[in-house]
Amino acid sequence: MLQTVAWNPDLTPPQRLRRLVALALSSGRPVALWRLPGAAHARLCLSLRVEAAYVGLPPALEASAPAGFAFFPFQDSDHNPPLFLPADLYFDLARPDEVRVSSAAAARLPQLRQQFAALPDPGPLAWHVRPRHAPRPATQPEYEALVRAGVAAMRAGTVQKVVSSRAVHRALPEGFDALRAFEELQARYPTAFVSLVSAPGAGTWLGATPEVLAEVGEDQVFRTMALAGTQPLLPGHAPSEAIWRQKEIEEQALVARYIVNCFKQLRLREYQETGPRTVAAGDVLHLRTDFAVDLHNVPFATLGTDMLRLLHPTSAVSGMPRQAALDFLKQHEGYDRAYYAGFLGPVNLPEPGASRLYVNLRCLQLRPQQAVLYAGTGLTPDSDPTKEWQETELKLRTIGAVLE
Ligand SMILES: C=C(O[C@@H]1C=C(C(=O)O)C=C[C@H]1O)C(=O)O
Repeated sequence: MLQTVAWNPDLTPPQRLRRLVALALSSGRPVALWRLPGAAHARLCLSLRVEAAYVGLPPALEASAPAGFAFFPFQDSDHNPPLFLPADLYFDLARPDEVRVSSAAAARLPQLRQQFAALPDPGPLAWHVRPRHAPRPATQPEYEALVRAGVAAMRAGTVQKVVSSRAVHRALPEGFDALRAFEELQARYPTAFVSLVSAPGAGTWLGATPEVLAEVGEDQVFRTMALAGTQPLLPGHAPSEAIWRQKEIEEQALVARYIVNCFKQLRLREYQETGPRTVAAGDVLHLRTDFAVDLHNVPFATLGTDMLRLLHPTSAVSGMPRQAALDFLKQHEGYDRAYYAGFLGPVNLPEPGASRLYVNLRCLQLRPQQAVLYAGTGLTPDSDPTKEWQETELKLRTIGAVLE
């Protein structure tokens, strides 16, 4: 349970936010910032207990489960530990004169206030850096070879669908400021889940994703989505005018069927399915089917948790069947996705009973002199390697916009 305390030093709300981030980073602690789709204000979660942030399992989404911010890798490993940042300190820019604190933080409040007051403003922000080398970027010929290998595997029947991806290195522009980039992403992408997470071991990740993985709202409705198929949003055209090829329609239907299969495994039939319809995410369009289950009407108290464990990593980011697709990627993709295509978001924050987890797409990893950007594409047996490369270029523009 979090308690509210006054926190109104003589600073503007953005300065307060910046100094709370500095408080975390200067003491080697993890911190997460996020802005929910459609929301006006960002929020922050800071953990005092660094060791407590390293957990093995995906979070539980029940109202009785711990409150915090989940940051999960694509696949967990020693290099990519699953994280859950306990909410010791929670700050909402909509209510800048207060913070909410856990009992652990309440006990250390005088110390925390002192540390906060003593920080230089504006001071440098020592963002956490991932200890591993940056992943190797794929050249266009390399990526096209990967696509050809994927197509061959599908034609051979080893996999039905595979989602290949690549990393790109970009120099940071002079004077790059991650907090300002986080603000810019919020302004550019009002319907995205915008995030900035920094944690020892995991490094610092900035993103603006369109994809919900698992959500339990205040209304006690569980939601997820099948998002796939990509084309550019052309200036002067409405998303509803988009025409989709058979390839994309089938690719997205496969992802929708994967979700229905997860419901089936739990023997749940009472789900609502809406779509597919065309949605815009920045400058790209996707096909999306929404799924909803009213938790009042089903005898599944742990549906959110169970679905999260079944869904991740979804066929929208790995492929189908899942294990065969993961094996293919391990053998051919040639780099470590780390937290790209993992998931992230608040759990039981700010109130118990509401959790919102998103797939970590359209993101970058921040390093001292450079950013590592990530993008992938769902392949089908008739994928064209050059078009798939172009599609990754298109997707990279979403997050790349903050580096220009
Ligand atoms: C893999 C990514 O996106 C996913 C793949 C898509 C596709 O294949 O068309 C569309 C949306 C996402 O589910 C990415 O953005 O990196």
